[in-house]
Amino acid sequence: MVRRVYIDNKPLEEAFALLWTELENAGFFVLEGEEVDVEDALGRITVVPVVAKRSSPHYSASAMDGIAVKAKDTFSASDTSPIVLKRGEQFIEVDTGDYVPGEFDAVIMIEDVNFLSHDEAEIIAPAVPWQHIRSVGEDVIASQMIIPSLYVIGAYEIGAMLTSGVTKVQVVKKPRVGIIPTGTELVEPGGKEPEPGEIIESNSRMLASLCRKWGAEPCRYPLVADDKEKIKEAVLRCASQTDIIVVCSGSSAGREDFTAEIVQEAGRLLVHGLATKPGKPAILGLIEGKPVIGVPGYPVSAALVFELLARPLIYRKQGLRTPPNQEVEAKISRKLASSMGVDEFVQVNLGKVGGELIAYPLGRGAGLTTTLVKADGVVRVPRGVEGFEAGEKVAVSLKRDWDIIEKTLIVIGSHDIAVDWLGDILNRKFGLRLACTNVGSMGGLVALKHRESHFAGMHLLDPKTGEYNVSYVNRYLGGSKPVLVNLVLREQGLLVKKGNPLGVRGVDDLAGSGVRFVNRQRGSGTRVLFDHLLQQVGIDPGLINGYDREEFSHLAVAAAVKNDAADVAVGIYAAARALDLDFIPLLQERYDLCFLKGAIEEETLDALLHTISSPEFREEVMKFGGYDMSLAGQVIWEGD
Ligand SMILES: Nc1nc2c(c(=O)[nH]1)N[C@H]1C(S)=C(S)[C@@H](COP(=O)(O)OP(=O)(O)OC[C@H]3O[C@@H](n4cnc5c(N)ncnc54)[C@H](O)[C@@H]3O)O[C@H]1N2
Ligand code: MOO
Repeated sequence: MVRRVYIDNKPLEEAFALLWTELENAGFFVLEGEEVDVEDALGRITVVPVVAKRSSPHYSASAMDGIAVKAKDTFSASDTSPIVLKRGEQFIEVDTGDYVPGEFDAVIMIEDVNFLSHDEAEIIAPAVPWQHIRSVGEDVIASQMIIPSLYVIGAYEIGAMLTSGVTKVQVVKKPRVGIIPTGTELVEPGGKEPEPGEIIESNSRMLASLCRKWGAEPCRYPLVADDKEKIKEAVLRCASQTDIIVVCSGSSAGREDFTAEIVQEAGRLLVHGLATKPGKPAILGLIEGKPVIGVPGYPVSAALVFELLARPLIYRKQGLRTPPNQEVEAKISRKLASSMGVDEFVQVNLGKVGGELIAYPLGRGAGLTTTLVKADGVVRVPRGVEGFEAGEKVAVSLKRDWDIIEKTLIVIGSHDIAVDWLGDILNRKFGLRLACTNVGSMGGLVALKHRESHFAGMHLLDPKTGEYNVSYVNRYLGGSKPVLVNLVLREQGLLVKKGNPLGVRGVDDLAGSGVRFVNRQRGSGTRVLFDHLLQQVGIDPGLINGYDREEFSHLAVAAAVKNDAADVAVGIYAAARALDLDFIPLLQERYDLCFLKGAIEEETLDALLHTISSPEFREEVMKFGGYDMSLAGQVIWEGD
């Protein structure tokens, strides 16, 4: 079988312009309207201007509680010569909103009236003609335009329309976006545990939610297996029922990637392959004058392609301009290499350290859905550029509210589950967000030294003294007033499969045996500890099968053991428990947070220390097992 591989490498703007022109010519952007009740019109867009059906107020109305008078009767009133007015003839009592009959032309507030009797009202100041009277049409006059066309209807517009007698409004029909998830490997979410090779279908739901956010009405089609005829049938049905056709996956070079062929057969294939990363295998085409977008299967690619291509289409189809993303300038924390020839989009975290905004690149894997959740913004590395050097200023397109970014504490270093829970409480109680990057304890020290983080999490054993962290911090950060505060004490040990099938008892059992080990990365505290333990028992690391295989977190090594990619790993008890593995304890270690005195606002520091020492935090962490909180919140050491 000959595989058809996509051939284009079209720059984004070119691909987009191609589709745009075709759609303009096909009349795709002609607005379609529908009538809805004003009460249900929140967020909808007016097709034509809305004009008032009646004036408001439609009668002369009192603006105050008081008496309606004839101004000319009151001109001579003063403190020294009050005037007495007669009920019925010279005044009537009115409340706010009451009709003021034609013979009266002013209202005096009740506070300024002295009733001498039921029929006599004394006043001590004259009334100015038309004071406290709302004249006919003061708010709006019948036939006046209240809302122009292509205007997003909000709560105030609903109030104003109803006031002026408008109960139905012509709005832009929501573009219907048909989303077809394809792939024999896909299973519906919420069912039984997926087998190896099965993937939980999430993209169509993610894209449907984006459609709603942008004002469109998504229509998700049932899962279709990788069967060309079945996908084609779904695509044609979708084309007859919706405005925009989105085919999820099947866009790259696999044996069952049919989308491009189907578009070619059912309509016109305009682009197969974008010069972007991620998103390379994207497809653009036209069926029955409607756009077809083939989004790649990997979720980060799918999200990006949808943002870049579907978002502007959806806005334009509603007659609106795409809202521009706010851009900020930030210093990039590390070198960001990128291939020439593609526009690369990199998700980043953002945080302000020492008054400077820093962008921290997140993992670039197209399958990493959580980077989309963590990201505060996106950096675009343009086609003609090989990347950015560490420290270079880059433009970041914001994805999160600025006030959240301003209240972000950057934690770089070794990761512990307790840090996530600390972050959760800080967010709930103090509106502070923790953004964590896991680069190991040594990496954390370096980031603090470069003033690129607020805190570093670390557990670095000094083999000479048996003490944790102090000697390292002193060496790297001495002179910058470093402080170590304890977060947790935790059990480190060996992680093995349930029931310990290989009968591993300790580090001694790892050398020269058939046991497959998975290690932590150099610079991590766990690696330092493991090397120390090997040295203590005199084991040559070269004899351990897998010593050079590195993973970057406790959960990652635990997952390797769980999935039988390894037999033994070194890590914390909480990771073993999280993945239902057996645990052979080796020792208890101290995990501290390090910060530089004066580099963090007093108020923020108080919130942090208060939270670490709180019973609530203690309780959350103790649930994981393998933790000892007896030193939590204690200042362990302060340097000069
Ligand atoms: N030989 C090559 N292989 C691949 C290339 C390439 O250039 N040459 N490109 C890679 C890139 S880049 C991407 S992106 C993917 C896109 O592939 P497809 O669009 O054909 O998607 P699949 O292969 O079907 O799936 C990829 C991945 O995503 C999962 N997926 C698919 N649909 C969904 C969904 N609705 N919800 C959640 N997850 C979904 C799917 O199960 C796969 O794991 O191709 C590379 N390959
Ligand atoms: O280009 Mo793919 O879309 O990296 O994941």
